[in-house]
Amino acid sequence: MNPSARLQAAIDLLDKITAAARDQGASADTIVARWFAERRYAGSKDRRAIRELVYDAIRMLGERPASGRAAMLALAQRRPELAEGFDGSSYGPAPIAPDEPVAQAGLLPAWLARAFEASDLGEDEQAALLARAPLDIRVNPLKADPDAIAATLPGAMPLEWLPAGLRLASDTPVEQLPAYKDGQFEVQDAGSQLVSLAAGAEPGQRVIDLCAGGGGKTLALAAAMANQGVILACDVDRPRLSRLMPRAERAGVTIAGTRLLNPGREPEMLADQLDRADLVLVDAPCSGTGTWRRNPEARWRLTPERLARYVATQAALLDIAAGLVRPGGALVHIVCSLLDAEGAGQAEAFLARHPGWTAAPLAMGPGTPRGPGLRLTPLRDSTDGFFVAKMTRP
Ligand SMILES: C[S@@+](CC[C@H](N)C(=O)[O-])C[C@H]1O[C@@H](n2cnc3c(N)ncnc32)[C@H](O)[C@@H]1O
Repeated sequence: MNPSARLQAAIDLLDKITAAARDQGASADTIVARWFAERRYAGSKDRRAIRELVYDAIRMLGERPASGRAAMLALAQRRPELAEGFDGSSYGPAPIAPDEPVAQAGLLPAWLARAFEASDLGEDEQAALLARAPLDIRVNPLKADPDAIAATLPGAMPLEWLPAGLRLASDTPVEQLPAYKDGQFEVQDAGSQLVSLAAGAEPGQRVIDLCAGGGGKTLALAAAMANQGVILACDVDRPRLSRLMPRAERAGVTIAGTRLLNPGREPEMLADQLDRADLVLVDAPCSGTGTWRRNPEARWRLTPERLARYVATQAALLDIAAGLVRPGGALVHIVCSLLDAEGAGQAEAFLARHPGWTAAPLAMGPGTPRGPGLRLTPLRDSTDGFFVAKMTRP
């Protein structure tokens, strides 16, 4: 494909990605992968170049653009060599007309920029959310030794505060490696590893992972518990939860079991677990603002109404979780979001609704105190953005 055809391909993809962001359709990654799967003629260099154009445009536009062409014109203003590709050739985009609409560069949609400012996160923090994310792995101590794994991965760097964490070049094809297939390590962002450790799960405990999804944190908890005790991993999403047990098996985790919940019927489906858990983890569904380095178009999807729905669901889940904790046990609230409404504000509201519960200190090296918990940000901590708080039942 010549440069003009690559530009047109990026425009077509951005049209699909903006429509999906507006209609809550597939993620940009999925759209790009499907698009290439249907176009076998695109070689690896074409794919890399088109992907780069698409993601560079997404990163530079705070508001969802009106069209793929308006987005690519904005990128061409920043990188004038791209303007030459608008040449009207058979596979390329039409020449640029005078006064054509061009999308406006920016970091975030205006309402979200205000929410970030209100959460004490200025433009430097917002910009860091649009950088490229590194690739982190957690070596599974039940099966492998971090130094031995590091020795097989050229360029692997140890992660501070995480004895089992390694940072790799982001294009390392880790999932092809025999050690990965054998469960000797998991792909997990450093922030996710840190908040899992901060939960403080101990060998022999009874733990409930209320929003376990595919089990990223369940496996980290099991490792911290030296595979002793019991973890009940719950979720309402059957496809996600069904991935957990095969992963646990691969990782040599024998203490986890799953329970599929029906939304709205969680309390009755967990009635046998009331007041019993030493620790309940609520890795709650959230806006995901902390993970925008990985899916920057997500900031075009979020609306004030969706954010309000996440906040309400989180509060409901924390109240359900509170009923599962034994006296003296603890509840850990985690979100991969930087907004106070979902993090510190949510934990404060929980403490206000539950007299006698108290915020517990967190044993986590990095992170900045925020309300009753700690916040990790890409800028300060070089991790995905997270909030974590631990609350103890009287
Ligand atoms: C942030 S994700 C969890 C990620 C997972 N803990 C991990 O580390 O891989 C949030 C999860 O909450 C689940 N969820 C949403 N509503 C729920 C509910 N009412 N009860 C339990 N889980 C729920 C979602 O299906 C999703 O898997």
